[in-house]
Amino acid sequence: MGRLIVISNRVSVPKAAGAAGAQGGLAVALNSALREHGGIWFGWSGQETEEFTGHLDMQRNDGVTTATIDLEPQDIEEYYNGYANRTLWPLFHYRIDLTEYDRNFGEGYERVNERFADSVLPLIENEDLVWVHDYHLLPLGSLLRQKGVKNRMGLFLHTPWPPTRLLVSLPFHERLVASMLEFDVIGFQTTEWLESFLHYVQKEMGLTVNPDNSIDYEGRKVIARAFPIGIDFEEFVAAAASDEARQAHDRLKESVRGRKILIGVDRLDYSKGLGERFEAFARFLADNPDQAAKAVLLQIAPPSREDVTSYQMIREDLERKTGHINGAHADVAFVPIRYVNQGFPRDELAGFYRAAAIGLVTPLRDGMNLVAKEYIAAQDPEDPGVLILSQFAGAAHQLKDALLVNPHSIEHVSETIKQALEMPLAERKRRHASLLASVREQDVLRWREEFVRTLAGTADTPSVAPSLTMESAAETVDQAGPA
Ligand SMILES: O=P(O)(O)OC[C@H]1O[C@H](O[C@H]2O[C@H](CO)[C@@H](O)[C@H](O)[C@H]2O)[C@H](O)[C@@H](O)[C@@H]1O
Ligand SMILES: O=c1ccn([C@@H]2O[C@H](COP(=O)(O)OP(=O)(O)O)[C@@H](O)[C@H]2O)c(=O)[nH]1
Repeated sequence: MGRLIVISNRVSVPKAAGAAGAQGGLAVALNSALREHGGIWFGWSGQETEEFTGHLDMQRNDGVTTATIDLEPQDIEEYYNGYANRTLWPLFHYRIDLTEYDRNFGEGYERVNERFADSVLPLIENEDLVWVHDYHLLPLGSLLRQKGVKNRMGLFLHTPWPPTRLLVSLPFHERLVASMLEFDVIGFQTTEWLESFLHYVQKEMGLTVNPDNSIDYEGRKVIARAFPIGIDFEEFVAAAASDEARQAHDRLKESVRGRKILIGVDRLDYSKGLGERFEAFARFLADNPDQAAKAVLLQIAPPSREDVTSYQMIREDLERKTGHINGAHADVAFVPIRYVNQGFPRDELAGFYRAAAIGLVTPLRDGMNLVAKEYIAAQDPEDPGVLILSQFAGAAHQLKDALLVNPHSIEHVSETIKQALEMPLAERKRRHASLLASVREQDVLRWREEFVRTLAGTADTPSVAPSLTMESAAETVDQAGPA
């Protein structure tokens, strides 16, 4: 098997030895894949430069080589803040009400993808496997083919794929999808997004999808499959057992003085359903006055994509809602919602998860949601908390023993909070044991091994087969959130 060339919008440089646990699960998995296969992780440095030079900053840390480029302010505005996060992100999360269709964004997106292609091209050797990540770089495979790259190339999409009836609102959608078909393997988080994609290529492009889900395209077979991402289970369990986790756990427990903790951990993103979550908690407090002084919601929400207006609006909306709910339900001795606009290292998060009786994970739409899996991994198996999980998160396809909810239904979520708080220990243990087995088994190492084996052409038949028909995939649009 050749080296791996991993390409993503951002690159996560491995931390020095001793700082393990400070990286996300995805970074851990990709770094370990790069150590095993050799190769390079290429992407944007996250830095601005006045004029694009294509200069590659090559670094080697802890056995992994990274290569990064800086982008011009106009590139960042039109590609990252523009087409990626004002057009594709909302559209892929079924929010066509927030989707902006601006020609300059499309041009900036193509220009930056071209810059990625030109910059990474000299790094690719004959036998290398090229693995591209996410919606920022959908046309990159096609651009590399145009520049003569013949290597096996795969794309993994971390977000949902929208139903055909929403996708066709995107100008030049056919061109975008056709460019994706230059990859040899296209991976999705769940069978739901896979089926939406297959529905599109059949209905809009008239292509043949074979029983093994390969797509016939211009004399080649493109493999489309679901590869559900997981967490680095062992690493996270170790983080949960660390001194930092224990201290964070004890600090939080002491501060709530016997009240039950509900925890939410999400980037401050409208797709995460935070407003609906706060309202459901307020409804729970209003409907159960005897419980009002006995429960507290800790919402950790680090700011994200702050230059994008829809993200500024969700921040204002949540500040207003928190103030309103706390004003209505606070007492001199407590406030019901602790809303924290700050990020925490993962070992501290693990301690917070373990202290919480309920993990409240209620996105309106989410590719996977790793927080749900981390919450399960951090629990004490002898006295575990309860996971309340949106049916619209990719994770709901695997975590069936969570309490699954419709995050749009304030009543349903409120009643489920009550059910979770009253759940007997035996039921909590049974559900947790089943969820833990799933999180442990379907971890991030398995995810990357299956993807890399499929890309290298050495994998067996698909292990995650679609469960819905093409017709039902088309109908998933009817369950869409506000659109
Ligand atoms: O890089 P940012 O703009 O700050 O955004 C952070 C990441 O957000 C998205 O994450 C997705 O990937 C997760 C792992 O597969 C998945 O669990 C989650 O449901 C997705 O939302 C985005 O797709 C990434 O590219 C960003 O790095
Ligand atoms: O303060 C924080 C909040 C979140 N996270 C991590 O960010 C990731 C969020 O991933 P998820 O798939 O849930 O959502 P995304 O933000 O990628 O859409 C998880 O690994 C969290 O542990 C973190 O390290 N510190």
